[in-house]
Amino acid sequence: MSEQTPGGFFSEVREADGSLDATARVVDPATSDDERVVEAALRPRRLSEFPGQPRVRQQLGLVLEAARRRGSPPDHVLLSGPPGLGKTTLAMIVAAELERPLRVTSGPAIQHAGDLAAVLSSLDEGEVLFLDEIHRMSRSAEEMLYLAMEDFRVDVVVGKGPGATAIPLELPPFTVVGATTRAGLLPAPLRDRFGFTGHLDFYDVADLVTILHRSAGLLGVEADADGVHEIAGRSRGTPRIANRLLRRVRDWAQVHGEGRVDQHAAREALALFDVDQAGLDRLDRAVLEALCRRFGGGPVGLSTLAVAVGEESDTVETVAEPYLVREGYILRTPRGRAATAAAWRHLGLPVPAHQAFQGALPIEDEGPGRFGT
Ligand SMILES: Nc1ncnc2c1ncn2[C@@H]1O[C@H](COP(=O)(O)OP(=O)(O)OP(=O)(O)O)[C@@H](O)[C@H]1O
Repeated sequence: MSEQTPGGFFSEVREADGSLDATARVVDPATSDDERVVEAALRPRRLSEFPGQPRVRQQLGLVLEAARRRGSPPDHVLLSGPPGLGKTTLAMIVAAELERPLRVTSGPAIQHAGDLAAVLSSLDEGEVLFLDEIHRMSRSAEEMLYLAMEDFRVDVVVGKGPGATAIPLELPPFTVVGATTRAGLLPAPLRDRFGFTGHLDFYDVADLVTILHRSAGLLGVEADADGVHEIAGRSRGTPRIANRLLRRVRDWAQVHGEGRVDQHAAREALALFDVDQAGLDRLDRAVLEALCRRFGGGPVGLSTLAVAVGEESDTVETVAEPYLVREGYILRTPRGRAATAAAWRHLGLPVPAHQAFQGALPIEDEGPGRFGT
């Protein structure tokens, strides 16, 4: 069970054992079912309203327009990329642009081929089937999906053992939009059935500014350019985080300010929620502090580092590390985690001479670090 500290803010939520509740971080790129409800109101509905990802937007626009002119369903679409970048939003846009209904399910919900057969056999002609987390589907369902995507047919097996018979069931043409954060986990035969693959990248600040202005309008809150820019710069390239920070800044502005999202409100609110100017939160900074101040910049083994910040190794590895590595604050070296010059600078510390060239080290699985494992 998690409990809120007297500060009452998500970045401070801790489990009963004292560890950080990683799912509750204000900079977590993943979301909860409750937040999805709030997010739904902020989703762009058409491609023309969707800022950022210019290549994917243009390519997808072409595929959809051509399909519309031909009057037949487009190729199946695979969208890959980290959480919170707009895969679900784009799936909804595909259906809206084609003016067809959208059926939504996910890999974890389809554990047996029969679950998938039930969904596929109830699709109408031209319907768009959104399969979120497609890499988490069972193997038997995957095999059924190949056939259905290619031949618009499923084989329904009736009976068991030697007497079992496969009865082919014709399906009307439809379009699968698959979404995955782990494209590499998809078996090649499944990946090959998608005629169009779009990879979503992190957004730049200018696109996040556009998204935030639009979201502020939808939330009915006044936001000026400096306020929005301040939030965009701390949003880790992720619209979901940008929208979440905007809602917290709006809260602060409504309670302590004039109700307007400006630079002052953004700075105060984000300081309160422990998100610094680079978008790092308390856990990220604790990792950097431990690495630089206690271990001289490393290399240090993951588990030693985790103990030093009072977290599980898994939390450090999956929650803090991806962003710190992506932004070049830490390196995964053969001997453990090491700080880069950027980490020392971020903490306002002088960069030690032996660390100045850390960026040249290869990124590999760690071995024993200078300070153990
Ligand atoms: N380009 C964009 N413009 C405006 N809002 C966006 C954009 N991309 C994402 N968002 C917003 O960010 C939130 C998360 O987007 P979405 O659910 O589509 O991400 P996702 O990639 O499907 O995430 P997950 O992998 O966790 O399912 C939504 O509120 C959505 O409106």
